[in-house]
Amino acid sequence: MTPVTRKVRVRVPATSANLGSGFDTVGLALDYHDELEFTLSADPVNTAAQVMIEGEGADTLPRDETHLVVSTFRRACQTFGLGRVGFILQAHNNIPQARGMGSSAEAIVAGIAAAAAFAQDDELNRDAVFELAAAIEGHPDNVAPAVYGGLTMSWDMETPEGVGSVPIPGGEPLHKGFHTINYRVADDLTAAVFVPDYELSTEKARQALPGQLAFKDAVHNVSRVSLLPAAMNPAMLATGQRQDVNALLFAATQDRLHQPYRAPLMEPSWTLIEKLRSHGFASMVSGAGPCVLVLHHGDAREQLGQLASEELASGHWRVLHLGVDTKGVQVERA
Ligand SMILES: Nc1ncnc2c1ncn2[C@@H]1O[C@H](COP(=O)(O)OP(=O)(O)OP(=O)(O)O)[C@@H](O)[C@H]1O
Ligand SMILES: N[C@@H](CCO)C(=O)O
Repeated sequence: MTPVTRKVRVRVPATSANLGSGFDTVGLALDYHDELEFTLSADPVNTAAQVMIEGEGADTLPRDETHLVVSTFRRACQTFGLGRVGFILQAHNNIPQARGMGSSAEAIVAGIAAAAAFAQDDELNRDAVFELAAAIEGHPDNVAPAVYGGLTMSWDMETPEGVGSVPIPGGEPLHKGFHTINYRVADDLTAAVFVPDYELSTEKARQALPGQLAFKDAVHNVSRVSLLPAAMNPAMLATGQRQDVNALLFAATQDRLHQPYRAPLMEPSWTLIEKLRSHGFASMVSGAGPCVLVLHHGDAREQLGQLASEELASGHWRVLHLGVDTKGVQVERA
C-alpha cells in the first residue's frame, strides 16, 4: 500500500487514569499535549527511523527502534498494510514520563494514529486506534481518553466461552476485547496536577498490588465509582436531586483497591494527598503515580497553593492547573 501523504502531525493529550475508585477503568483527558511530526523518507531504500526529541525525556528516552512511538508506529504500519517505511520523527514532549500522566498511552496512541493517517485518506478511525492501543498498553483506561477525549469508562468484554462475541437480541453482537464509553464533564470542572521530581514506573506500581481483595473493599469501590459520572457532571442527577458536587467528588474518589498498597512507593505524594483530603479536596494518585491529581468544581488555585505551599516551595514539585481535553488525539496531514 502507498502512503496517502508524506507528513503527518499528531497531537495527543495527557491522561489521568483511575480517578481514585475506578482502577483500570476510568480515565480523563487533560488539556496538556505532546505534539509529534512524522515525515516519510522519499528514498524507498532508506527504512531507518531518525528520532529528534525536545522537552520531556530529551535526555533520557532512546532514539532508536526501542523508542515507544517508533516501535508502535512500526507495528501499526504493518497492521494497516504500509510495511516498513523510513521516517523522521520530531517529538515535542510536554508530558512527563513515568509520573502518572499517561505518557506511555500518549506514545502508543501517537504511533498508531500517525500510521492510520498515512494509510487512509479519510477521517481517523478512532475505534481502530483504541482497539490496537488498548491491546498494546494492556489496560484501556489511559488510551481511551487519549483517543476520544473527555471522561471515559472502559471494560474488557469476556464471553462465557472466552472467545468470539455475544449476540444481543435486536442489536450488534458484543465482541470480545476492550470497549469504552464517554461521559460528559461539567464545564466548571478543574484538574490540578502536582508533579513531583521523582518517577515511578507503572510496572513497579502494579507489582505492589495484592493478588486478592476483601469482598467489603470491592463493594466499597463499586459504590464509589458508581458516583463518578454524576460527580463529574451533576447535570446527570435526576431532577430535584440536590447534592454538594464537591462532596460527591470527594466520596466518588475514595479507593481501597490500589492506592493503599502503592502509598509506600510514593510517600511524598501520599502525604500531599492526605493533607489535601483532610481539607475536603478530592485528591488522589494520578494513574499509577506519583503525580497527585485534585478534581474540583470551580477555581481552587489559591487554596491549593496555600495547602501545598511547603511542597511547592521545596523545589521538588510543580503544579499544572488544567482543563479537560474533549477532542482526544488529533491528526493533520501536511
Ligand atoms: N513520549 C514518549 N516517547 C517515548 N517513550 C515514551 C514516551 N512516554 C512514555 N514512554 C515510555 O513509557 C515509559 C513510561 O510508562 P509508564 O507506564 O511507566 O508511565 P506513564 O504512562 O507516564 O504513567 P501512567 O500510566 O501511570 O499514567 C517511559 O519510561 C518510556 O519508556
Ligand atoms: N490503571 C493503571 C493506570 C496506569 O497505567 C494503573 O493504575 O496501574
